[in-house]
Amino acid sequence: MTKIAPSILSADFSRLGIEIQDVERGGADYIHVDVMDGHFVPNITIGPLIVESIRPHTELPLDVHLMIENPDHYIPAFAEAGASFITVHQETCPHLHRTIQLIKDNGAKAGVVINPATPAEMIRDILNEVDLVLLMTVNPGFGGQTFISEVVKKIEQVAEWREKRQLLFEIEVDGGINGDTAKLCTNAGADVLVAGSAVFKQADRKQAIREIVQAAGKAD
Ligand SMILES: O=C(CO)[C@H](O)[C@H](O)COP(=O)(O)O
Repeated sequence: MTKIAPSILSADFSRLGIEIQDVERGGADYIHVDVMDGHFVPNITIGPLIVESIRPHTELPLDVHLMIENPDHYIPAFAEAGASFITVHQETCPHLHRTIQLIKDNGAKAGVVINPATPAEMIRDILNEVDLVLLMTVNPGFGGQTFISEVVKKIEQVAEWREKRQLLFEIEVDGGINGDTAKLCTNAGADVLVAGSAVFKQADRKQAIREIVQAAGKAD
């Protein structure tokens, strides 16, 4: 079954708790939290304090995507704040196995993510260790960008490795996901769709989530 992870980057930050409860009622599976540092990506967003303050407002897993340099410095604080998944960029981790182990040691599920231009081979040797693989379908930093369709081949490649090696990690995609692009991703093997504008910029979030799941074609 396809999962939906609305990205709060496109929510109204003045009422985050209410926004999160709205998408939880609307059928969201995870709450996706975009952490940006103004160095790895050209935008600054959320720190552990915000994660801690939204944690009591939902039962859903908090799926925390670290778009930051030196993620090892901040992993304990995000785990302590209540992150369920912590996902780090291969591009920011020279000692990736150590960073993935640090996430697990802090009690969170571990994810790895690559940018659209990074080849899937860069994460092939870490796949045994992770709970989640996030394939960016835009260059990270902002909501509302256009889906980069070349990434679909990469979803297929990672899904093929997962099947051959009988691994259990989820494949998540993020960026430009809507009714048109969702099916391309799920057909290629994606399980979790991150959607920011396509959910939070719509008046009826429940309807928006339903439309994406139906378009993805794997409602059950
Ligand atoms: O990681 C992100 C940006 O770096 C966001 O999660 C992503 O862009 C979601 O926004 P949209 O669905 O509007 O493209």
